[in-house]
Formats: sequence, C-alpha cells, structure tokens
Amino acid sequence: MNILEVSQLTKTFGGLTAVSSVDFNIRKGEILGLIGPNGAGKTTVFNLITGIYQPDQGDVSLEGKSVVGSKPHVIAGSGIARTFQTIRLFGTMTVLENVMSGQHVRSRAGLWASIFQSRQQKKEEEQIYQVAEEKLKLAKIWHVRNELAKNLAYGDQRRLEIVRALATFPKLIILDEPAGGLNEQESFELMGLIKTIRDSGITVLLIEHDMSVVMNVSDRIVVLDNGEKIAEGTPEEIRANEKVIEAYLGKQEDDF
Ligand SMILES: Nc1ncnc2c1ncn2[C@@H]1O[C@H](COP(=O)(O)OP(=O)(O)OP(=O)(O)O)[C@@H](O)[C@H]1O
Repeated sequence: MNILEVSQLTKTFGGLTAVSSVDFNIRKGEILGLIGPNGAGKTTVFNLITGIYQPDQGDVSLEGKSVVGSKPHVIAGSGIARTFQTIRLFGTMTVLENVMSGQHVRSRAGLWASIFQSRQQKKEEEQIYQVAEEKLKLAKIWHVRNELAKNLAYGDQRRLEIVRALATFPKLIILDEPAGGLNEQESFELMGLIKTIRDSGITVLLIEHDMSVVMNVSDRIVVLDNGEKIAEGTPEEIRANEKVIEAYLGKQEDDF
C-alpha cells in the first residue's frame, strides 16, 4: 500500500526543466532513498511534495488525497514532517523545550484554559512531556535534555531536529540530507536512528548525498538525473544499474 504517490511531476524555472514527468510511490513503512548527482532535481521534488513549490504538471497525493495547491503548513498538518539541510533549532532553548515547543501548536487547550491552567491543559502538558521523553530516548539524546540546543555536538543537533519532527506524529518523515557534515561515527548512529524510525511505523523519504548511508538504510532507491527518473530499485539493483553508474561517473565519481 502506498502512503505517497508522485505522478508525472513536472516543474520548470524559466526555460529550465528542473523536474520532468517524474513518477514514484512510497510504500507504507519503507525507507525510500532519493538520490542523484548535483542538479538532478532532488530538492525541487522535495519542495513540490512539501508544498513550497507548485508543480506545472502532475500530482502528489498522500494516502490517496492530492496535496497539490495546499499550503506547506496544511501539508505538514496532514502528516508529512520534514527536517532541513541547515539546522533550525532554537539555540537558546533547552533540548527538551525544543521538542515540546514543536508539539504545542497541536495542543487543544485554548486561551481560557491556559489562563486558568485547567485540568485539560495540565493533562496535555503531561502528554507533551511524555512524547518528548519517548522520542528523545529513541534518538538517544534524553541525557542532554536540559542542555541548551546550541551547546550540543553537531551530530546531536541533527538528531534533535529529527526528534522535533517525530514529535508531531508524522505518517511520513522527509529527511533532507541528514548526514550532511556528520563524521563517520555520527553517520553510523544516524543510520541506526533512521531504521528505528521506520521500525516504529513511520515511513521515511531520505534525500541524501552520502551514498553509503543511502545504500545501507534504504529499502528502495529512486534515482534522478537531469530532472528525470533514470532508475528505481533495491540498493543492489541500483548499484549495478548502468544508467546510474553512467550518470554518476559523468559527474561525481567519488560519491558512488
Ligand atoms: N528556484 C530555482 N530557480 C531556478 N532554477 C532552479 C531553482 N531551483 C532549482 N533550480 C535548478 O533546477 C535544477 C535542479 O535543481 P535541484 O536543486 O532540485 O537539484 P538537486 O538534485 O537538489 O541538486 P543538489 O544535489 O546540488 O542540491 C538545477 O539545474 C537548478 O539549478
């Protein structure tokens, strides 16, 4: 069963076709890797899925319902969470506060309730705390919950970003280059976290340059080149695919 379906997706910028009639599906519960050499169209696809760009043609549907035309916050609210290439944490808040603040937008207690600290609000506050605790433990950064986010090691900051996204109960999480800037050990830990997320029932779309990470964690991989899908398959199939090898050899041999 598919959670997300991308069909005939096309986006042009002036005379340049950044994404051209791209089709792929993400199955419920899988880790799908989206890769391609520089300028292949990965970021554009990502922006089309999350509603930052509108496609010129084609469709994106979440659980059978088109999200094209919806604002990014509406798409986020319908169950697609994302992380950013650059870190966007609240540096002067603690780790725990960063996660809890992300969930407050979803809490139901209104203005009167907050003024009078109703029982309902206390209950919600407790639930928010419990979710934050559970997700921080999952990402193995619970022990630094009282540190300011800006004081965390780089790898932990990236994990915290993922936790913030997880705490909004997404059906699908899109990770945008999560291994960027990580050292080998941190990348290894990240791979473990991505698999743990999938095992907890959340579908993952992974957009990533680091080929060893993509090959290691993805159940399936979609490859873009010059805005077009050139291959789709298991990591083994992709590794042996002539078109993929050619696309990478022409551009960034070292990555492959
Ligand atoms: N806002 C924009 N305006 C004009 N051209 C754009 C815009 N965004 C992307 N492009 C162009 O579209 C093509 C695809 O770019 P995109 O950023 O989606 O590729 P990418 O696969 O994410 O590349 P990278 O791995 O380098 O981030 C490139 O030729 C790029 O220059």
